[in-house]
Amino acid sequence: MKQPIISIKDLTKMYDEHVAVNQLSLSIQEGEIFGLLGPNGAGKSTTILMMLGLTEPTSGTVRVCGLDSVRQPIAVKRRVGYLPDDIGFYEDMTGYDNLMYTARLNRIPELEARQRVDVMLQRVGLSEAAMKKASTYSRGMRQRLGLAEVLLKKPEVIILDEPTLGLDPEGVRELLLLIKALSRDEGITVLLSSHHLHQVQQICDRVGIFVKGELLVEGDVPSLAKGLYLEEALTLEVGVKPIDNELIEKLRSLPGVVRVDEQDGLLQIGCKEDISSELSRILIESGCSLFHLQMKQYGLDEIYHRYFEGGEPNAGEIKRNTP
Ligand SMILES: Nc1ncnc2c1ncn2[C@@H]1O[C@H](COP(=O)(O)OP(=O)(O)OP(=O)(O)O)[C@@H](O)[C@H]1O
Repeated sequence: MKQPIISIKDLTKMYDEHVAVNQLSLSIQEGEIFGLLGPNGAGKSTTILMMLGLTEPTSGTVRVCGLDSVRQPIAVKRRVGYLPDDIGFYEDMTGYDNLMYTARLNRIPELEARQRVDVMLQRVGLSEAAMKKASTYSRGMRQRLGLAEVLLKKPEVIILDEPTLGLDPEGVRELLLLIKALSRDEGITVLLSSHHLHQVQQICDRVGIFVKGELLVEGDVPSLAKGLYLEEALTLEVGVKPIDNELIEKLRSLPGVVRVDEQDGLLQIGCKEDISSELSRILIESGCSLFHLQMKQYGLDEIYHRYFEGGEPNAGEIKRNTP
C-alpha cells in the first residue's frame, strides 16, 4: 500500500496544563479530501499548526509529504499550501499585484510568474476582477484569491482552515466546487477544517470528528452513520406501480429493511444498508413498474448531533478512533 501523504502518530499538544490535542493518530492518502470537523476549541487549528511545523508538539510525530514537520518545517512549507482563516492581503494592491508579489517572494521568474498568475486567476474565477484592489473584494473573492496565492507554489497538499467562514450559501457552494475540482484535476490532497458539517460533507472523501482535543471517529459519511449504530442508515424512496398491501408486506420481510411507509404515492423504505439493486430486481420480478428510485443518506449534521447531543460527546454512542 502507498505511504500516506500525511501521517500523524500519538500527537499531543499541551498549553501549560491544558491538553489542546490528545494522542492523535491519523493517516491521509494522496489525493484525498479530508475534513477535520468539530466545535470551537476542539483542537483543529492546533493540529494544522503542528502539521505545518508552526508549533511544536509536546509529544508524538507528524510527517507530511514524507517530511518530519518538526525537523524539516521549511521543506514542509515548500510543499504545502496553507490558507488560514484570516487571510491578509495588501489591500491597496490589486488581486493581480498581490499574486505577483507572492510569486516574486517565492522566487518564480518574472515571465513564468505572469503566466502562472494569469492561469491561477482564471482557475479561481477572478480574471475579470484581477485589476481591482483587494480592499474591494467580497469575502468569497478573498477566499478565492487566497486559494490562487496558495496554488502559485504548486503545492502537493493544501490545508484550509475554516475556508467557508463568513461566506453566503452561493459563495460556499462555489468555493467547495472549486476545491473539489482542484483536488480532482491536479491530484492535490486537501485537508480542511470546519464546523459547518453539512457543507463539507459534499466534497470530503473522509472526515474526522474532533472534540476536546480528541479524534473521536473518522471515516466516510456512510461508515460513520453505520458506526453510530443507526438502525436505519439510509432511506430508499421508491416510485412503483401498483402499490398494495401484499407488496408492502413482501418488502418489509426483506433482510436489512427496517420500515416501509407509503407517502405521497411513493414508498419510503428505511434500510440498514443499500439494497437498491436487490430491491429493483424484486420489484420488476413481481411485475411492478418502477419509475423512481432515490437513496437518501443520513448527513453529517445528523451524525454530528448524535455524537454531540447537548454539546457534549454522547458517551453511549461514541465509537473510539482506533489507529
Ligand atoms: N496559543 C495558545 N495558548 C494557550 N491555549 C491555546 C493556544 N492556542 C489554542 N489554545 C487552546 O487549545 C484548544 C484548541 O484550540 P484550537 O484553536 O486548536 O481549536 P479549534 O478546533 O481550531 O477551534 P476554532 O474552530 O475555534 O478555531 C482551545 O481550548 C484553545 O483555547
